[in-house]
Amino acid sequence: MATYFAPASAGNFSVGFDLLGAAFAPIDGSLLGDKLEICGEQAVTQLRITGRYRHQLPEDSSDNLVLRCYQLFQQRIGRSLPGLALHLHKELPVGSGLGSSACSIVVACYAFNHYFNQPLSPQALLQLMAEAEGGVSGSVHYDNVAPSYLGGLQLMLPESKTLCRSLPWFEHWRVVLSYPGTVLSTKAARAAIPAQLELATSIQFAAGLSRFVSALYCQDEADALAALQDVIAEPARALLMPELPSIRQALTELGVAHVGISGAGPTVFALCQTDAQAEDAARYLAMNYAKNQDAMTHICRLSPNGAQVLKDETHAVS
Ligand SMILES: Nc1ncnc2c1ncn2[C@@H]1O[C@H](COP(=O)(O)OP(=O)(O)OP(=O)(O)O)[C@@H](O)[C@H]1O
Ligand SMILES: N[C@@H](CCO)C(=O)O
Repeated sequence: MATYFAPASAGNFSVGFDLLGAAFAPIDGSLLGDKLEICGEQAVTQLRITGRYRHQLPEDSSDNLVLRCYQLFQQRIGRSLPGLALHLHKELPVGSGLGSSACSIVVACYAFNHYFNQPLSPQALLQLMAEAEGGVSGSVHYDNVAPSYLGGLQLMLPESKTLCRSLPWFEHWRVVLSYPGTVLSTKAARAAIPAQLELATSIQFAAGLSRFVSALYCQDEADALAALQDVIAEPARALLMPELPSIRQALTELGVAHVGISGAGPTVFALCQTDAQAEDAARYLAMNYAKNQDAMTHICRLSPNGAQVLKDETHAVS
């Protein structure tokens, strides 16, 4: 048996719509993300699903993304592979803004490539992950699959051969991720974004992202924080996230440096400069943003690790 894991991620990070994404890990050492076990080989591939958010997926597992990825993986390498007994631990809420579909796609593609002795290069694998994610959200964007696969804060470079690049970060930054327990489809949230931008908005967007990235490289924390403004997704998704202004006001009064939408929402993220501030923000969000028992709030640090092997008791086969 082999067990694989991929972490949660926050796309956009306010200032980089579709172009920035970060992987996160709770500071308490727990794992926030999906796990996939390859339990063995058999005539027909079967998928068992368990986990905290299993109930948010269709009962019938036959159209699960993990199985879709196995088909895509075989097509991409150009040969048929044996049937597998698979077990998905669905620990990320679906339609949450935490890159849930990307996480299952990443853990699956990473697991298949590892199990079958890496027939795909890291770049080819990332491309496959992005294509699979595009099939769900309606357009190919890398800002969840890239950080979930590679870890860290990733800047997408879609026109470059490297596809994305890991950015510097501030080690003391803490990010509180708070999911209210309600579902917001990425496809619907993307439909809210205007197809065309005013020239002034385009320039503001480019200026904000450039300022943030250059501030990270210079380690100018004040400038990096000041750059964090969402001029694309947040104005367009305001109706889908009606509580954001009041949450921002309350957290700003607690001293939180920045509050934004994680990916397509409804998860919000609070960027904090101290552990004490993060604890205050987490307490506020857990008490005021949770809507039901599916809600969760975690104090996180940037996860340097992306997809990984947790346990490998099998011999890889070719
Ligand atoms: N393993 C899986 N994980 C998540 N979603 C899956 C999975 N398998 C199938 N799906 C389906 O894919 C769709 C995912 O929808 P959507 O893209 O809105 O959510 P998401 O990727 O979880 O969102 P987000 O990136 O905001 O967390 C749902 O219809 C869900 O049922
Ligand atoms: N960049 C994507 C992320 C989806 O989680 C969006 O905002 O639609």
